[in-house]
Amino acid sequence: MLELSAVNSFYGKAHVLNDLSFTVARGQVVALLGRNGAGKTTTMKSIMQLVTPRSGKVTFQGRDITGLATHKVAKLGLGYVPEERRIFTDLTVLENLEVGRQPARDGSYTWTTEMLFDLFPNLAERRGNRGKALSGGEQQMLTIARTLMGNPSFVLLDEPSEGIAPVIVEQMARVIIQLKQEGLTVLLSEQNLHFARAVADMAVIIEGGTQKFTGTLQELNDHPEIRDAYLSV
Ligand SMILES: Nc1ncnc2c1ncn2[C@@H]1O[C@H](COP(=O)(O)OP(=O)(O)OP(=O)(O)O)[C@@H](O)[C@H]1O
Repeated sequence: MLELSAVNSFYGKAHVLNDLSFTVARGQVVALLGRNGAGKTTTMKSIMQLVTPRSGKVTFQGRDITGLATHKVAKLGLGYVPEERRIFTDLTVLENLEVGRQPARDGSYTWTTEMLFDLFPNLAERRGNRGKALSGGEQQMLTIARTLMGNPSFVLLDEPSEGIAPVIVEQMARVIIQLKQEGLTVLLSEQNLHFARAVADMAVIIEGGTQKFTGTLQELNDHPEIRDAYLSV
């Protein structure tokens, strides 16, 4: 469904992604793993074309999207949840969701606010509360829920478990598993191997912008030396 082929991305002269190549098949959850500064966010931005790869190619559903404007990439069905939570703090939970509403594309899942409240029960309880009254974890959930209101077929989640309470991390894992069951495809970035193990089918490890491992979580389990070399545990 999504393919990166020899993607090289830069910030000015700084060469941040080095020949990154991996695929995410429809219906899969793939975890992009690596330490702080490894290049996970830049990979997501390079997929969304917020950073345009200087060479290489990003293909989505068979179409070359390299260099396409980001809003057009989003329209094709890619929903991006950045690391920093972007909710409207003065709007209520329900209003935040309405702001994210986009028409469904052919064959894409059509979310309603009620379906999202089933998926995120904490948000249901707080539907009339303003964004600023929510905890960090609830804001994170709301950011994801609002992205789903755009009816994406592919969701990119940048460090969804970062900085949130363990009980919310568990809920987040359940949400991702449910999204997969609904047929969505997910690429998430993580430093937390435990979280990745709970939700992901495949892992891609990057270090210094270079791909060090691509395989299943089981293969990663079988090679603790890889985990020790490239991940903080
Ligand atoms: N706007 C920018 N301008 C210049 N360099 C940047 C910029 N954003 C990130 N970098 C550098 O690019 C490298 C990769 O950063 P990136 O944010 O992609 O890593 P990451 O794996 O997502 O890390 P984190 O977990 O901290 O978000 C780092 O060395 C970082 O300092």
